[in-house]
Amino acid sequence: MSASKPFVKVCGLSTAQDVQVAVAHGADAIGFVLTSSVREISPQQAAELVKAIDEAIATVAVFRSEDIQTVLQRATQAGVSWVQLHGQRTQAEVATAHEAGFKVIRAVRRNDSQEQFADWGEDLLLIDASVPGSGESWDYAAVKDLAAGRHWLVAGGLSPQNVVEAVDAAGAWGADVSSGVESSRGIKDPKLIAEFIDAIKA
Ligand SMILES: O=C(O)c1ccccc1NCC(=O)[C@H](O)[C@H](O)COP(=O)(O)O
Repeated sequence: MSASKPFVKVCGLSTAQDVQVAVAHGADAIGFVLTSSVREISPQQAAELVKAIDEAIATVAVFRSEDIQTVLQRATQAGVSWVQLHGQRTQAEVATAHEAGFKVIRAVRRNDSQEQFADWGEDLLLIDASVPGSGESWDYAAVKDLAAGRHWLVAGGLSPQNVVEAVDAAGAWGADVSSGVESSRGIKDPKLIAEFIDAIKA
């Protein structure tokens, strides 16, 4: 993974049009929510969308607190290359996902304890709001040195308007968005997806 420009992941996609727009504008990763959520899709729906995505782009199955075997089963059905693990996790789960052939995004909350920010061998750390996918913005500068020198994404409450400032304030390697590119909760807006990626890649 190299990123001369910030890495950008767009999360919670559910239509071929939204995927096409994200890919056309240069998204580095596309996320599919395979856990209970207003954005949830089935592994089979994700698999259909994954087929249209070039292998150079990370395809990510997002989970809340499912056990690791369920994670691996659903991610395999979806045909993704990455899993994103929210919830209380262990270093052993990260290793198990790697052994199964997946790259791993481990999500922590901005207010988690210090040990959660340690390097557990994940490929990307994601520092999120306290409620994932909520659209809640927070003080991005507060995590400035917590993951310095590592590949990590800032998330939570980002939008085309604030993403550049947030990435700078946090010192993040990239950004992840869901709510900020929606016209209403759970419904993506292709124009906002394009604006978000264009803003961060400019
Ligand atoms: O999007 C969800 O509903 C969701 C549910 C359970 C776990 C994770 C979930 N989403 C994760 C993400 O989309 C991103 O990592 C991030 O939290 C996006 O935040 P926001 O842009 O504020 O929606």
